[in-house]
Amino acid sequence: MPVGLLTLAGIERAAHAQLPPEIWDFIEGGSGAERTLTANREMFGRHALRPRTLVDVSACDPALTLLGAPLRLPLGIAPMAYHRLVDPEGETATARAAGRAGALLVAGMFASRTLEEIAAAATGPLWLQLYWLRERVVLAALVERAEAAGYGALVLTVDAPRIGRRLRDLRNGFAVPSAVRAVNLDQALTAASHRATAGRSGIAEHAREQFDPALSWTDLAWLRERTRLPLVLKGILTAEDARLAVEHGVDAVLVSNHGGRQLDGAMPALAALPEVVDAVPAELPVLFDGGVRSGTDLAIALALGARAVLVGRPALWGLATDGEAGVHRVLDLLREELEHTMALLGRPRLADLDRTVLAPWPCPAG
Ligand SMILES: Cc1cc2nc3c(=O)[nH]c(=O)nc-3n(C[C@H](O)[C@H](O)[C@H](O)COP(=O)(O)O)c2cc1C
Ligand SMILES: CC(C)CC(=O)C(=O)O
Repeated sequence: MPVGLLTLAGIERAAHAQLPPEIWDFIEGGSGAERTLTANREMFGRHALRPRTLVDVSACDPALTLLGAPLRLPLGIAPMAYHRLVDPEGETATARAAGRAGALLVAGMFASRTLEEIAAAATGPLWLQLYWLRERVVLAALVERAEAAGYGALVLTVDAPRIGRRLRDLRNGFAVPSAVRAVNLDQALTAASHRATAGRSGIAEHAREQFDPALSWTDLAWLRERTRLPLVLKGILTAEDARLAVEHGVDAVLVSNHGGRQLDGAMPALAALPEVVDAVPAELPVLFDGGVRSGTDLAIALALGARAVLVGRPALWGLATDGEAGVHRVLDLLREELEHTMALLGRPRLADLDRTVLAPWPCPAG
């Protein structure tokens, strides 16, 4: 293994070196001035760890069950559109890697392989992410297919009534290359994503046409009636919305600001995590994504109350550099680093990772 690939940052550099600039910008970019994107990372640096000593750490066990799914560690891959932008195989390679690592895969509604192909490749827990389309029949059909194919939960993304102003995509006039398609949707529905126009983003245009910006809390009942699958809301950042999510009967919430790609200036995801955790009953799983790049980051999010943590961009870096093996390398590095962190922290069980693990950084004087 090349020495640079000992960290996710090394894999990121390798992916950057080989991807076309407009694809890199689409993946890496955030919205607006990218304040939230930057802050997602910076927040992890505000926490120091408080290691305990003389604890038997000969067996560190990060395994858990999440909404009925057995995971070897509290880690998953966040839903991301179009994995074939970076690898000819796309989501099926990602699914095999996740299964081998014992991690969760959340496939995206805009996957570039069919839901059935992804399910056939998956050997571990698999969930499906949805955006709420104006055409509810399309949504209903996808839900039916997901159930038939064995998906274990639905993740409804609620932070995107429209697409954030992603300046890199606007400057690049970004359009999804015609060879890469959201194959689970009718081609007519996604045509705008493939239309390159100077100063515009094909993805934003497409979302403007298709996403339903009128969606509100009362609509969730429509989705609930159509499925027996657990429902997760993705994009919750406040205690108010966390409480509403509980009132509306969701099975889990995912604290996320969409990797800094939606509302620029939104709270860094890690800063939002404690208020959401404190607002929901202890048994309701709170998941987290945004800026996780190491096992230390994972441990910090778990200590703040996340039941499991998802990574977005790092999975695509792995996929771009070495297909299935690359994604597996990313997940395996995170597992290795998490177990290492748990051992040196003197917290061999996930239940030991609570807020007593954390202190502010820099440590207060005196
Ligand atoms: C290229 C890319 C595509 C994404 N596509 C989706 C999507 O289709 N649906 C969704 O809910 N979130 C999407 N996201 C957001 C991720 O699910 C996740 O919230 C975010 O990437 C987490 O932050 P991280 O990349 O810093 O780990 C996407 C993110 C990226 C980078
Ligand atoms: C197709 C897009 C709507 C995918 C997305 O959510 C994103 O790029 O962040």
